Amino acid sequence: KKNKKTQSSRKPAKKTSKKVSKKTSKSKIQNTLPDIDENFSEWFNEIIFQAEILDYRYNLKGCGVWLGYGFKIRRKYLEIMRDLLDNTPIPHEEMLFPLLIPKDQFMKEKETVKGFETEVYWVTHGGLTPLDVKLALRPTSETVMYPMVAKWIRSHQDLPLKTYQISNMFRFEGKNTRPLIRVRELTTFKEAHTYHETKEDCTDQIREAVSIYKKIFDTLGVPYLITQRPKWDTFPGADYTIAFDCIFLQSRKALQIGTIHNLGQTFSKTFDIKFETADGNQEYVYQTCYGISERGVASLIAVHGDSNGLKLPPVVAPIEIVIVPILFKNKEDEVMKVCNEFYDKLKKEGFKVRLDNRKISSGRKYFHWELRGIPIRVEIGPKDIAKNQIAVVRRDIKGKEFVPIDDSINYLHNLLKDIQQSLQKTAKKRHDELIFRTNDLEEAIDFIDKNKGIAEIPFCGEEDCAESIEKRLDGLKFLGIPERYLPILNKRVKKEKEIYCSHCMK
Ligand SMILES: Nc1ncnc2c1ncn2[C@@H]1O[C@H](COS(=O)(=O)NC(=O)[C@@H](N)CS)[C@@H](O)[C@H]1O
Repeated sequence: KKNKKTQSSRKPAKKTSKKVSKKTSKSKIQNTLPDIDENFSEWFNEIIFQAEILDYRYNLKGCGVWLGYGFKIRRKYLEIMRDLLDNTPIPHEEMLFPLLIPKDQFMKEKETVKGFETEVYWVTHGGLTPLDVKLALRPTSETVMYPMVAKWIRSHQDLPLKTYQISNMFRFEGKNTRPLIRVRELTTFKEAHTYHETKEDCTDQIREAVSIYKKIFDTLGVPYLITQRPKWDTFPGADYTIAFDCIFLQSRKALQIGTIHNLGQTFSKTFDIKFETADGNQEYVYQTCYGISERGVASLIAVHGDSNGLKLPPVVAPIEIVIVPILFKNKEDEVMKVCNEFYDKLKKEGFKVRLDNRKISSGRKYFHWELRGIPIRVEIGPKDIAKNQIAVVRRDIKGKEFVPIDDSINYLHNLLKDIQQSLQKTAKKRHDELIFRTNDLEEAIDFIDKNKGIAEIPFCGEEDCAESIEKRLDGLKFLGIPERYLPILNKRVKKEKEIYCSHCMK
């Protein structure tokens, strides 16, 4: 049974006081992680601390420190994003814009003001000098970028223009903040902003954005649900919002992990972003913007983790393979020699490999790397050397395989691919089991009442209908219209036989 006493993530993890004897089996090494199924939110707070992802004890609510190991995961996450955005057929250009927004400029677009007035931070002084114009800390960068873009775009030859920036954002989240999930300083915010000649080009860009987000989350093995948000949940100033949600197995709540907005011409009219068309007329550009944040890392942790810690997909893991020498008296030198040689071999092969030669028991090493979700552990001891083999243990599925050293490179390459796919498949299967489809509203409410998760029901799309349905169950919230019913994402939308809203029967 797991040690139920869990360390509050407020205190540094206590070093186990008693001497851990050589032959300690893992169970005696205090795994202080809460059980992921019994107490997911405690597990989540503990794992990001114990696996050295984030230290969230900074004395400002909603702000935390990316620690070394977490920073490497974050860097891989951003690398995946940049590789995709920099290599679209018409590449996105990465840029960097100012953080501070003069008040009048921020207030120019009325929807943004309405949508963000409760969340925006203001700077009022420069040193001891009160500022004559208050400055907003960017909660998102439409009002920062668009006055500049208006200077850049003149002609249809300047279009399409695709840009993005990766920076920090500030949102005064009133609700309870949570590390990586609901923060006040968003530290890993990628926002793409694109500018187009026509409405059709804009819709094509929405499709490209959807495919980029699919690739990002597929690479992380993170399952998702794509919906078009209802009108009342659309990004301020956007014509419509397409959202990616990930349902966490344990909490069975959907987390919005990415959003794609078709801004139409609302912002270009406000910020006068015009271009000369091929036939010499002046026209406002059509725009999209799409944003993703550290929630990608949160979902990666949540969907793959277990009560022993993280399970990292190899693509994003800072270390893919850790070698643990199995040392016996008078055999240390021989074993270390073989381990060092094997390490060099893997390094030369391009694996992200670590040789753990710390002076602690192998049991403690197993626990240390399992907690950090390293995909593969290789054990080499005297017996393995005698048989010219290695012992291979994968993090995601229990078991140990013995592999001849000479076949090990191929075996390990294939095993990493297998782990990547199996993590994604397992997560997707569990995720999709949480989505229940029915035509009957009572059945849907009953399912959610019993299982939480998501139910799909026929719905007319009207807000008053949604409100009366949401009142039926505490916490019930409309996500939106599923992808397969969206004409912009599906050439042929499934023609359902006559179906009526399961509430108003329209
Ligand atoms: N407080 C927060 N903490 C962590 N992630 C957040 C927070 N608020 C929003 N996000 C993430 O950021 C994504 C984009 O935010 S957004 O408001 O929907 N869209 C924008 O800001 C647009 N300007 C996209 S460029 C959301 O889909 C959500 O995944």
